[in-house]
Amino acid sequence: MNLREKYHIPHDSVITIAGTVGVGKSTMTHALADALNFRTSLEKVETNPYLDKFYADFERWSFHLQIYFLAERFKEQKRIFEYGGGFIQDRSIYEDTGIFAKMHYEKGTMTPTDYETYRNLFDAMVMTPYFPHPHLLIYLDGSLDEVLDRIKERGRPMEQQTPISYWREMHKRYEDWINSFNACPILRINIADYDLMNNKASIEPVLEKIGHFINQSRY
Ligand SMILES: Nc1ncnc2c1ncn2[C@@H]1O[C@H](COP(=O)(O)OP(=O)(O)O)[C@@H](O)[C@H]1O
Ligand SMILES: Nc1ncnc2c1ncn2[C@H]1C[C@H](O)[C@@H](COP(=O)(O)O)O1
Repeated sequence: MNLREKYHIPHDSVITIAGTVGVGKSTMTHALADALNFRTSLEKVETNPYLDKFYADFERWSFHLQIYFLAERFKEQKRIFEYGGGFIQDRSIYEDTGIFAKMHYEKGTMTPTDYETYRNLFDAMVMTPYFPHPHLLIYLDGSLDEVLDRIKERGRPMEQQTPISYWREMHKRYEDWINSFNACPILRINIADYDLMNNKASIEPVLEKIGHFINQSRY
């Protein structure tokens, strides 16, 4: 019996991993996809044509970047639908608007007009009855210090040059956002409760929780 069957996780499940930058979403996405034999839907940072420019000049590039992310995530959403599920998704589409676009608008690095245009597009594309929401959103929770350590360790140059106040603001916003999130069921996992780097088997308790939770909420 494979791990997916062992923990009664339906083969067509769509699980999205949410959490602040550096918390460990991509690492968890790969570990879960390997364990469940699911496909991955990843954020491709290296091929993003706006990300470096955005970190160098938020005002100039925030709208372009949000539109780029929206298009990328929507294409991924279509791919997931066409395969009929069985996916682990690295970051949810809800974070783009609920965290990033909102933060840049409220901090004055996205104009009110650009924000409104973006929101209208987002609502028209995503907040419709036709949009398939994931079966489960796994929220990775970690302290600001743990997250800062991981951003540093990963070493993406544009993130190293970004002031700590940006990550602190984002961390706070994530806490508020997840406390009021209700678009799909949530499973919260603290990053101190598993260690995928040193103990691959620490994915099993996560799978057990997913199985338990997804069966409670899906049927
Ligand atoms: N469970 C873990 N324990 C220790 N380090 C981790 C763990 N998960 C991820 N990391 C490290 O933290 C950094 C950020 O992880 P990543 O998965 O890229 O985060 P995200 O996708 O949320 O931005 C990477 O250097 C990764 O190797
Ligand atoms: N919607 C977004 N707006 C601005 N920046 C974003 C958005 N989504 C992701 N990002 C950035 C944050 C990181 O620098 C990279 C990748 O995110 P990660 O959490 O490391 O997977 O893209």
